[in-house]
Parts: sequence; C-alpha cells; structure tokens
Amino acid sequence: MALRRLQKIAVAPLSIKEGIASNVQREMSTLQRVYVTRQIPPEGLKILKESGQVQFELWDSDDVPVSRAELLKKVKGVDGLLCVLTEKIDAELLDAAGPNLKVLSTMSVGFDHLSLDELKKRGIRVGYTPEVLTDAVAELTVALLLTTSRRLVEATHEAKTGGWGTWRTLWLCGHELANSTVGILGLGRIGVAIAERLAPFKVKKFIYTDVAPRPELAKAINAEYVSFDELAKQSDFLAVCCALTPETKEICNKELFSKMKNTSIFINTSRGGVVNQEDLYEALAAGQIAGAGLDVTVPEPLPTNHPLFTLKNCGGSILLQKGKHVIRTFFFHSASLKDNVASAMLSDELLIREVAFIYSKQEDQSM
Ligand SMILES: O=C(O)[C@H](O)CO
Repeated sequence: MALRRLQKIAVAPLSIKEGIASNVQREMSTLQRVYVTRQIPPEGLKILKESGQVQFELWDSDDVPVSRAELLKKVKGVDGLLCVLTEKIDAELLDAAGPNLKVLSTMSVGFDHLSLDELKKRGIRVGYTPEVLTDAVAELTVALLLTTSRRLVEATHEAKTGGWGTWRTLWLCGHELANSTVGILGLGRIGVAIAERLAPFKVKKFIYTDVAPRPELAKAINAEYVSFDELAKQSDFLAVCCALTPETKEICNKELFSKMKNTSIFINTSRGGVVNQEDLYEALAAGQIAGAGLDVTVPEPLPTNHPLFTLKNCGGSILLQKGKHVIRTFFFHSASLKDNVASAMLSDELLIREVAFIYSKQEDQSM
C-alpha cells in the first residue's frame, strides 16, 4: 500500500501540466484560495503560480513565523492551507478557516503540529513530505553521533582555550562504534538510513523497538526487535527516530536513562518533545549516560542560559543551532517537495500514509 501511494505522489506533476493546459482560462472567481504560511522554496511557489487553479497569499518571510492572530485572520474562507511545523493546526484554527478548507499540506516529515482528529472530523485531506529528508537526517544523525561520541565540541573548546596541556593517555578518548550495539527507537525510513550508514563502522548489532516489529525494514539492516527496556539496557548508542505522538511524549525520561549504560550515547534527531529535558540533564550531569547529541529541543532554540548548555557532554547541533538549516538545504533541492505541494494542493490524493497509525485501527488497515 505504501508503494502504491508513493507512485501516486510521483505521477502528480503530470496531472498538473494537464491541469495547467485546461485551467488557464479560469476566472479568478473560480480559483481555489490558498494561504501559504511561510516563504517556501521557489519551486513550490512556481507550481502554485503556474497551476492556473489557485490564487494564493503568502506569509513572505522565512525568519519570522506568521503570528497566530494573523494566521487566524488569513485562513478565513481558504480552500487550501500550506503550512510548516511552526503552525499549530488545531480546532481553533480550523474553525477560523471555516468549511471551505478542503486540503492542508505541511512541508514537514513530522506532523505533531496537526490535530489529526480535528482534520479528520472535518474531512480535510492532509499532505506531508515524507522521504524528502531521509538522507539529510540520517547524515545529520551520524554526524551528531560521531561528534558526541568522539567529543569533538569539547576537544575544540579545549584546544581553543588552552585546556590541551599535553598528550594524555585517555584524555577525550570517547566511545567506539566498532563492536557496539546501536539501538533505534522508532524504526522507519530514517532509522534504516542511519543504520545503513553506521554499518561500515563495524557495528556489532542493531536493535530497535517500535509499537510492533517491522520485519521488512529490520531485514534490510539485520536489526533485532527488542523491548523498550532491552533497548535501553543493551544500546551503546541510542538513536531516537520516532514521531512525536501522545504515546511517545517524553518517552525518554529518567526511567529510560536509569536503565542505560553509563557509557551510552543518546542522540535525538526526531522531536524535542520525546525527551524529558530535566531528566536528560540529570542523567548527563550525574554521568548516568556518557553524552547526548541533540538536534531538537523544547523550545527551539533553547534559551542560551538553559542548563543543558552548561554540560560538556551535551552538544551537537544544539550548540550550533544549525541542524534545521542542514536539513532545509536538502528540502530546497528536493523534487519531492514539488510533488508534495503539487499533489496536496492540486489533486485529491489522500497522502496520509504513516499518519495512519494514529487513526483508528479500522482505518489503519485501509491506508
Ligand atoms: O519534520 C520535519 O520535516 C523536520 O523536522 C523539519 O526540520
């Protein structure tokens, strides 16, 4: 089923060309009204401009998100909404938009900012952008993992500030991937892509946990399904790749950290909300785990006086606040973004695929 949907996404641009030809003559009054909540890449805007099917208004900034008050005003009466992860799409927003709203597309892989129940209740179709940043996030995760385990931020700091007195036998030695067990919390495309990249580092074993075993994905990377507890206990490196849902909110908390080895490295490139940050701080400060590399936090960015910034063993892109930009670069070059904007706005495909598990089990089957 997943494959079929991907094929549908892939053919979307063709139907748009046909759409352009047949629709350029349309009167403005018959055009669908779309509000775009962020300055999106030119490829996406071009599709909207040339479609001949929509008139759109854009919040023309990438630096400052549209305010909630402005958004509530702007969505009134729109047929389509293209948003990013900074907009909370909830009952209030959907009520403000009113009954014309037929389709919503988010330029993100994550969908935790969408109230799916409310969207479903109103029969609004939803699009998102799976696939576009699988490689980017996998690369970023590997970068964070090596940076954290090899203590690069700390080492740079020591070198710059004169802390490097002389060569010392075990100073800043870090932790080795060779012969290690790498755990993946939430095995999907990104988890597989991470494991594929880490395997050449001579990892001994990949383990994962998820709501249920995912044998097809696991087979590709020879990963073993384990319980959440075993994941905590066995992982030398734990990469968090799950979506943020009510079930995964703060799933990485003191209970998890207390079961981890004190030599373990914790990496989160999913959403900040899956981690209880106070518990993480305690675990890092007490040496309960060896280090953490975070691309995501709550809030983003973290206030510069946040306790996590005081720790030597916590870093990665939260120190640089650059993770998102790395990912975005890939967005701009992605054909899939074009497809997504196109198919979500201009065709009536229902793009929800992975979102399905949040819906009732019954509908889950049909996705
Ligand atoms: O969900 C996403 O698409 C990413 O987190 C964006 O940075």
